[in-house]
Amino acid sequence: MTSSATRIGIIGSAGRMGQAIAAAISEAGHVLAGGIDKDGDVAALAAQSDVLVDFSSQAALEGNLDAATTAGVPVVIGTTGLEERHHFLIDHAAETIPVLQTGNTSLGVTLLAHLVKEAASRLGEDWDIEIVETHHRMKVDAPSGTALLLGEAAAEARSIDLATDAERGRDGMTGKRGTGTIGFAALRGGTVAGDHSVLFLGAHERLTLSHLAEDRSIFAKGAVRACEWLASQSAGRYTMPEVLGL
Ligand SMILES: NC(=O)C1=CN([C@@H]2O[C@H](COP(=O)(O)OP(=O)(O)OC[C@H]3O[C@@H](n4cnc5c(N)ncnc54)[C@H](OP(=O)(O)O)[C@@H]3O)[C@@H](O)[C@H]2O)C=CC1
Ligand SMILES: O=C(O)C1=N[C@H](C(=O)O)C[C@H](O)C1
Repeated sequence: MTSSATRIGIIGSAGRMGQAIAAAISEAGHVLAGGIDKDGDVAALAAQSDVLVDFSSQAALEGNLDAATTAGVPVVIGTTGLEERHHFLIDHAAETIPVLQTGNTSLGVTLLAHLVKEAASRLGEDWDIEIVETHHRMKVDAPSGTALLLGEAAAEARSIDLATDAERGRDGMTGKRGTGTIGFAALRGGTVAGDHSVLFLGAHERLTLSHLAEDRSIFAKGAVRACEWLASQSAGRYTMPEVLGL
């Protein structure tokens, strides 16, 4: 253990991401403080950790934030499928502890969001935006957290509200596409770690910005970098561009 090693506790430790994060903690020279899954004692884990990393289930979020807040321990939240009420809870916790929530901890997607924002602000509303994501057959939420993050980046650039201006899950007689909306499509199958494309569709031309995750170790490395960084911050809600300096 080096003098700058951080003790990181994993919530969702037996899962696909939990296992990848444990490997990344060891590679980065940090210390695995412990790990829990469903029915685990998050308060005990928080008490023995410098920082918590949560890649579990949206159902666990409230209890995890309570435990982190009580222990005064920063938390990185990678869990997706979050709704407005979850973001409200995160904002509340961030008044007391450092919290970083993101749908994607990879360097590539963090940069992609920046590029999407740039393209969406430069191309007019006559360029329709559609976001297509593909994930492994075990994924339980749609659209992916990353697709929503990219949608938020585009929506921000166009000063629209994703809550009202998104078209999700088209099926049947949908009517014409709404001008200025952002469309989402989700594909599921096999072992795909996570592919995302943002399509800008104009008259007689298309621009596509894509990121393809070849292995979930990219998310795990990003999550550990976020833990390292967050451990020395004061209370507040933070983002991946701040961690990566992008
Ligand atoms: N932000 C990012 O960069 C990324 C985010 N993710 C997100 O991370 C989450 C986990 O993904 P993945 O690892 O593939 O999923 P898995 O289903 O493989 O793992 C989830 C783990 O969380 C555990 N868990 C479930 N409920 C609770 C609970 N109440 N308290 C503690 N642990 C619990 C599960 O335990 P048990 O088996 O006992 O139920 C399981 O071990 C998903 O929301 C996914 O979308 C994934 C990749 C990257
Ligand atoms: O569940 C996954 O696997 C992934 N989830 C995240 C998401 O919902 O965007 C990130 C990554 O795409 C993998």
